[in-house]
Amino acid sequence: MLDIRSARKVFYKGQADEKVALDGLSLSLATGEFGIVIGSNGAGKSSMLNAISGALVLDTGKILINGADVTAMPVYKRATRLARVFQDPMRGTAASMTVAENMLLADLRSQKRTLRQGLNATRLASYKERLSILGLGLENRLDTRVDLLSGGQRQSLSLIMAVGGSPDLLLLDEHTAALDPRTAEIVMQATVRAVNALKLTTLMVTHNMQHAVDYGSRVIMLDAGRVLLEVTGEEKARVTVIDLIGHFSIKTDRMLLAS
Ligand SMILES: Nc1ncnc2c1ncn2[C@@H]1O[C@H](COP(=O)(O)OP(=O)(O)OP(=O)(O)O)[C@@H](O)[C@H]1O
Repeated sequence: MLDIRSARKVFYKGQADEKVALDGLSLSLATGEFGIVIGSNGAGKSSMLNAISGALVLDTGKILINGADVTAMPVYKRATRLARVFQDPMRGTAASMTVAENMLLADLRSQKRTLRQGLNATRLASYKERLSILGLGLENRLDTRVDLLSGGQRQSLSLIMAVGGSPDLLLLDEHTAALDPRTAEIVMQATVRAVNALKLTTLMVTHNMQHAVDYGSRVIMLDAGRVLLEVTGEEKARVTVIDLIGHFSIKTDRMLLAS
C-alpha cells in the first residue's frame, strides 16, 4: 500500500526560475492496485516517482509504504521495498552476461551474501519458473547472452529481475516509451502477467493514452504537481483515449485563457 500525503517540492525556491514540482500532492494506492499515472510534460510524474524511491527529498509531506513512514529513509534502505523499471531497456540488465547470470545478480542484490552464490539447480529451476510468467519463452534461454535478446525481451527480463525480492511496490517509469509500438505491447502483456501472477502493487507512468485506457485499475492524471483527475471502477472500464486527451486540452484551453 502506498500513501503520499501532501507532498511538496520546490526547486530553486525564491529564485526567478523557481519551479514547483509537487504542490501538495496526495495519492493512495491500495495493496494489489495497478495505478496508471498520466500528465503533460512537467506535471510532476518523475518528481513523484523520485520522491517515492527517495531520490528526491520532499520539502514537506509524507510517504508511507505499507503503513511505514519512509519519508526520511535513505534510498538504499527503501530499495528493498521497491522495484523500479526505467525507460531504457539497456539500463536494467548486464549485456555481456547470460539471462541466468543476470537473474543471479538481481537475486544477490536482494539477499544476504552468506548464501552459496552459484547458479545451482534450485536457483535455475526458480529462474525458469519466474521467467515463464512473462510468456516470452525466456525460460528456455537461460544461457543466452542478454545482448542477443530483443529490446522487448530485455525490458521484460529487467522487470522480472526487479520484482524478484517481492517488493511492496513496483514503479514503472515509462518503461515502454523507448520501444516500438509492437514491442511496447509485448512488454505490456508481459507486465500484466507479472503484476497479476505476483500480485504486485504497481504505479506506472506513461505518455501512452491507449495503455492508460487498456491497463490498470485506475488512471491518475497529474497537473502542476497535484492530482487533477482520477478515473476508476466503471468509469475506468468505459474511458476512451479521446476522453483522456480531452482533459489535457481543457487544461491547455485554461492556460490560453489565462494568458
Ligand atoms: N532536478 C530538477 N531541477 C529543477 N527543476 C526540476 C528538476 N526536476 C524537475 N524539475 C521541474 O519540476 C517540474 C516537474 O518536473 P517532472 O520532471 O517531475 O515532470 P514530468 O511530469 O515527469 O515531466 P515529463 O513528462 O516531461 O517527464 C518541472 O517544472 C521541472 O522543470
